[in-house]
Amino acid sequence: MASFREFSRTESWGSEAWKALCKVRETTPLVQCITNFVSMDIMANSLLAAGASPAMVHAIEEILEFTSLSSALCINIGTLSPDWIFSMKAAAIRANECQKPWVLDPVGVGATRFRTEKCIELINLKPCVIRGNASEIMAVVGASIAPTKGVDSSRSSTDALEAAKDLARVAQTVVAVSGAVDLVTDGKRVLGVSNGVALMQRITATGCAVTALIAAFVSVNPNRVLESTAIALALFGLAGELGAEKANGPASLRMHLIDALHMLDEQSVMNRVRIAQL
Ligand SMILES: Nc1ncnc2c1ncn2[C@@H]1O[C@H](COP(=O)(O)OP(=O)(O)OP(=O)(O)O)[C@@H](O)[C@H]1O
Ligand SMILES: Cc1ncsc1CCO
Ligand SMILES: [Mg+2]
Repeated sequence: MASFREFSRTESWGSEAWKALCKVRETTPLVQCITNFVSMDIMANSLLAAGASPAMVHAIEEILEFTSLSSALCINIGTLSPDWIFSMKAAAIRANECQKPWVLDPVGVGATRFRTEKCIELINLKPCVIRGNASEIMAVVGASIAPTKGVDSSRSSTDALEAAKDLARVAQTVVAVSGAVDLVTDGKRVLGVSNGVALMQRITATGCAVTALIAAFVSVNPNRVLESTAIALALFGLAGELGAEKANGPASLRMHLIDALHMLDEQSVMNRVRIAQL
């Protein structure tokens, strides 16, 4: 793995990230989210703060029409139930038919047989990005010797790098593993993102929220899936860093992170986005 010193060479990543953020703000992509109950609020607010337009739409009766008019789709299995599976699959299939990007957040995969089985069925429907924490990505590929206990990670993102590459190759997708350093791979290239603060892990559903941001950023640059994924993670992490300067704990960080995402300016993005090819 390349030295993390390379993270200091941010110039071109900073400018690509700023352009991508401007594009999201200008075009307000509509992101359909079929997501868990815990994450709905922070996900919708994070999308809005970044300049996108969220819609939590999961009734099977609405999928055909709604997915067709969305710019991107985010599917999250956090509070899975059998009736939602139908909607998730129908939306994924519709998104593919309409050539709209869809991303998968495999929350808690590995914790139960039902969740793992349904998650694999969704992966077979070809998401363009899968974003999970290290335990989840390792569980997806069956590489984990420490089974997932719940929705939080017990592994570091670097533990999951080989699993992520395997998954990316087999599923022909981009895989992102969040953590102290977020890793993003298409099975060949690996990007590392070192923005963010550890306290973000103490706010529920920050991972879910960043997965929805990935959907928004991929939708405005569909030919740069790997890069857009890293940029969404970097900007969310940067908002966390800026928010942490004012926060006293997780609850105030949640508020200041959303404010910081809304207020991101060219100077901070250019100077503080930390992405490197590893
Ligand atoms: N140790 C850390 N240092 C800096 N940033 C971190 C750290 N751990 C996680 N993050 C950031 O926090 C966000 C959420 O990542 P995390 O790995 O906690 O997701 P998750 O476990 O899927 O969360 P959830 O399921 O609650 O949505 C990401 O933007 C990630 O970059
Ligand atoms: C806490 C929790 N339980 C199911 S989904 C979720 C949100 C974080 O993934
Ligand atoms: Mg998660």
